[in-house]
Amino acid sequence: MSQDRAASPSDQVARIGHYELLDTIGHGSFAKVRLGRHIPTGTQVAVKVIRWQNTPKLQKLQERELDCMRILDHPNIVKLFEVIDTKRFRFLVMEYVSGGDLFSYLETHGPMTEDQARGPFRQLVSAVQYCHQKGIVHRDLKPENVLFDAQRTVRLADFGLSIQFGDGKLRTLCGTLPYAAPELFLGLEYDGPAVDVWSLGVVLYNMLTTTLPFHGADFWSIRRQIMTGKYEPPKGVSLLGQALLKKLMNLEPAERGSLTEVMPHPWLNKGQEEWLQPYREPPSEDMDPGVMQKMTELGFECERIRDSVKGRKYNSVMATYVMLRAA
Ligand SMILES: CC1(C)C(=O)N([C@H]2C=Cc3c(O)cccc32)c2nc(Nc3ccccc3)ncc21
Repeated sequence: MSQDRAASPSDQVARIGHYELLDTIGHGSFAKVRLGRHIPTGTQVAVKVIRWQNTPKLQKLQERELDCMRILDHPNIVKLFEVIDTKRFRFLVMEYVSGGDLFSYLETHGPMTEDQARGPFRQLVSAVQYCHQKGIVHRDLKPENVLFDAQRTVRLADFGLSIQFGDGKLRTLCGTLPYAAPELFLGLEYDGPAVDVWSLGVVLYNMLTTTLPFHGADFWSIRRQIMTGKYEPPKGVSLLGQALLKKLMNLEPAERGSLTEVMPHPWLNKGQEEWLQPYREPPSEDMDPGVMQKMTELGFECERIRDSVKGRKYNSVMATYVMLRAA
């Protein structure tokens, strides 16, 4: 900025913590997502800016999202780096995924062949199975929430509606209508994971056709179709593909099977070197000496780094370590 020009408001970039906040890349109900930059390392981030809600119910929803994000650490789930709470806002500093979302991909490129869909869908199944293993259901699986990174690897986003199901049943009807499982409309208690399995079936159908198995002009006609469980078999899809869709979108939740039981399905493993199996978290590794070196040069103390990373504090120390580690 030239010296003689006084810094006008537009020149001052918004800052929070060690981050510059740049333009908005998306907004939801009570949150918006802004591109950000971690000043000490230059890492690009995506910052979810959540305005504190004043009703206890909504506050609980916000707490849930963070509780879920803290627990999850999977190569196909967007990473949380840091949490910054101020009086009016919560800032969730997350990984910036640069390849856009699956919905836009399908809009631009049209339907995927089965071979094109298999890789991304396997990654999605792996991510959701991992969530279920950790006692978390997503509850809003749809192409809009599936992002691709620069290596075209899937990154599951938006745990705004996800919840820890523990061993109990759930009852809230939520998610997005065309992806909603039939049992959600009965108002009874339902098994969380089975709802995600159904939505994955709708997502796979959408990837292979860019249409929806259950579609209609209004809520009641879509609801009616979902309750019959009948859909137009997708044209040109192999018998194996049809069989997987049938299994995932089975009217009877118990018949769908858990994702662990779905993983060995022949369609998911056709032509693949390795069988799809539940993700095993790597043993919590020792601190990376190279990163430790860089961080001590940045003025951090070893003990503080170890505590923040091992204790998953999601503070600026852990964030810096994780960003340098991923660089
Ligand atoms: C923090 C987090 C996880 C998130 O909440 N969003 C939002 C914002 C836009 C959007 C969307 O269009 C689809 C899904 C999630 C989202 C993110 N978007 C990106 N990159 C991006 C890049 C180009 C276009 C769209 C998204 N990276 C990380 C996130």
